[in-house]
Amino acid sequence: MAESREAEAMKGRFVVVGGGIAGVTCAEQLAAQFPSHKVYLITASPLIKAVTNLRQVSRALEEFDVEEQGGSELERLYPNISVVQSPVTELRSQEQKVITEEGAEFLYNKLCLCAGARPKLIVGGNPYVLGIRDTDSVRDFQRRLTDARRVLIVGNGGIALELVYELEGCQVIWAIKDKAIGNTFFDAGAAEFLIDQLKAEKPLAPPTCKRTKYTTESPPGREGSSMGSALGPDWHEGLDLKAKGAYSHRVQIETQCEVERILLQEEFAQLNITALPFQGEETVESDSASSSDWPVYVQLTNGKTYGCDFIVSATGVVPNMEPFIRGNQFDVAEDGGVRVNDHMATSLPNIYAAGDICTASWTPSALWQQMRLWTQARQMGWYAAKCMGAELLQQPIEMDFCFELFAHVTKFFNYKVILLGKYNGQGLGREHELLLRCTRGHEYVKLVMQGGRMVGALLIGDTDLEETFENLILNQTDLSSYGERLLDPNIDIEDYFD
Ligand SMILES: Cc1cc2nc3c(=O)[nH]c(=O)nc-3n(C[C@H](O)[C@H](O)[C@H](O)COP(=O)(O)OP(=O)(O)OC[C@H]3O[C@@H](n4cnc5c(N)ncnc54)[C@H](O)[C@@H]3O)c2cc1C
Ligand SMILES: NC(=O)C1=CN([C@@H]2O[C@H](COP(=O)(O)OP(=O)(O)OC[C@H]3O[C@@H](n4cnc5c(N)ncnc54)[C@H](O)[C@@H]3O)[C@@H](O)[C@H]2O)C=CC1
Repeated sequence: MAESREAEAMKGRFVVVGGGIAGVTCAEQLAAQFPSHKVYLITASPLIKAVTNLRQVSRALEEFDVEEQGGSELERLYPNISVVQSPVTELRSQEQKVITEEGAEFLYNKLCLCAGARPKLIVGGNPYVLGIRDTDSVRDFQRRLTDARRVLIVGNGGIALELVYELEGCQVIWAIKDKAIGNTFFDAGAAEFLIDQLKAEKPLAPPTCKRTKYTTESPPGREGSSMGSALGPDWHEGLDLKAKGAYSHRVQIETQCEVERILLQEEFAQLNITALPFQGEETVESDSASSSDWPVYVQLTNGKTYGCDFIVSATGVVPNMEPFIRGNQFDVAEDGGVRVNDHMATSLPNIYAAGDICTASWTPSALWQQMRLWTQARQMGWYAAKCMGAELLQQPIEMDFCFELFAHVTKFFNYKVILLGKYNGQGLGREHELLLRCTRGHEYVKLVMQGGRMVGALLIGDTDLEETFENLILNQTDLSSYGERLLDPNIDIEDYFD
């Protein structure tokens, strides 16, 4: 047995850990470039994520569909890939070996860590506090939602923004640290533009929107696995995120506060505090329960206490580095990600990393920043494979163009949202100015200008301006003579710069 294991391990040349978008893209690229080399894709999740229908929307913006598949489909397409479904529990970097939970050992010449991240919860181990990451966590969320009257959402990033809009039929208390909603994506003006959508009823059928499609498959007999890969674009489409109330949104926003403490019903009953009712619904019968009838209570730092059925902690992610860090001197960043250089290489020889697990630690282009996103996971996985190959062949490799300009297309509150470059003036201090155009309920366009040049843009709605602005940003065209005419709705800006 030990002998056959050893023999099996010796065959390994490339090993990729993680079956999310970063790992699968990396394995595919390696397998295609080195058809006679063996590529092991070792993953804790029963299903892997595959990118299909990759479309280049513009030079920097890309869209693709994502399919959850069994590993055999990947093995069929790439006969030199073997998908191993088992969590890696140990890395022995000195011996160039990873070991799985079952004790199987895989030697590598080059290893790429793509084990993603998991939700960074406000408190761990509390059964009333949920994080959302993979298909299983969404199932748990859906199950609890069925009977829920009120949910408290903490966090102000991508997941919270999606949930407050998508959740129907229950009261939502949304507790955010900031003054305005959606701080990771928006400025206060954009937040103001979007907030109207929360006050209106949701449209019955979602309007068509040029977006990524997300398809899932039920994992065979692996209910309850806690190490699935991250959900992604449109994960909620087709999912029933409805509680029993006959209404769409009912959202109360608590700004500039955090969670002070969480109390179970018994703990709450022993304290002499009053829980507040949902704003504007003090007399509604369903709310008469507000004071003592909730399974859990949340005290906020603004002094308010609310009862709810459960809490969603949408408060960012922690990279999954634990199994790899033991006994290995990785350089790890403050956010818990393993640091990678401009070749996606970690501080240890022959070990690379890509996607949510890593922290980009090279000096980035002035117009790019890392965000733990689907597109960046794909781009990093692809580029890591190219770098691993280049090192193996001892060839030089240049940084890929995709790291020149940050570009993200997504959808919030039913609007198409495009983010380019320093869309929020990130890192620019006071040395920038903003140009704005806003038509309520239709579009919000913000340009970030520095020294007469465009360095970022935020486009909400179907503006069709992305390609032109992307070019102006990439080319760093001197626009000082145009001033506000850049956003004059009567000027066809596309023709202007043709
Ligand atoms: C709810 C939600 C919505 C999102 N929406 C968007 C969006 O609209 N747009 C966007 O761009 N991004 C979105 N993201 C972010 C995006 O999904 C992630 O950035 C991206 O999927 C990360 O890919 P990854 O391959 O690095 O990691 P993951 O997808 O997390 O994959 C990690 C893989 O590693 C495996 N693994 C973990 N530990 C081990 C181990 N010890 N051994 C072996 N395998 C292991 C896991 O099973 C998994 O297969 C969203 C994320 C969430 C949670
Ligand atoms: N459409 C899109 O592009 C989407 C992208 N995502 C990505 O998925 C990942 C996970 O999403 P999120 O959890 O929303 O992370 P996030 O990083 O987008 O947002 C985290 C939010 O939590 C807040 N926060 C952190 N600690 C807190 C605390 N203790 N108390 C209160 N607030 C706290 C932060 O201020 C921030 O607003 C992110 O990388 C995100 O970019 C998720 C959903 C949609």
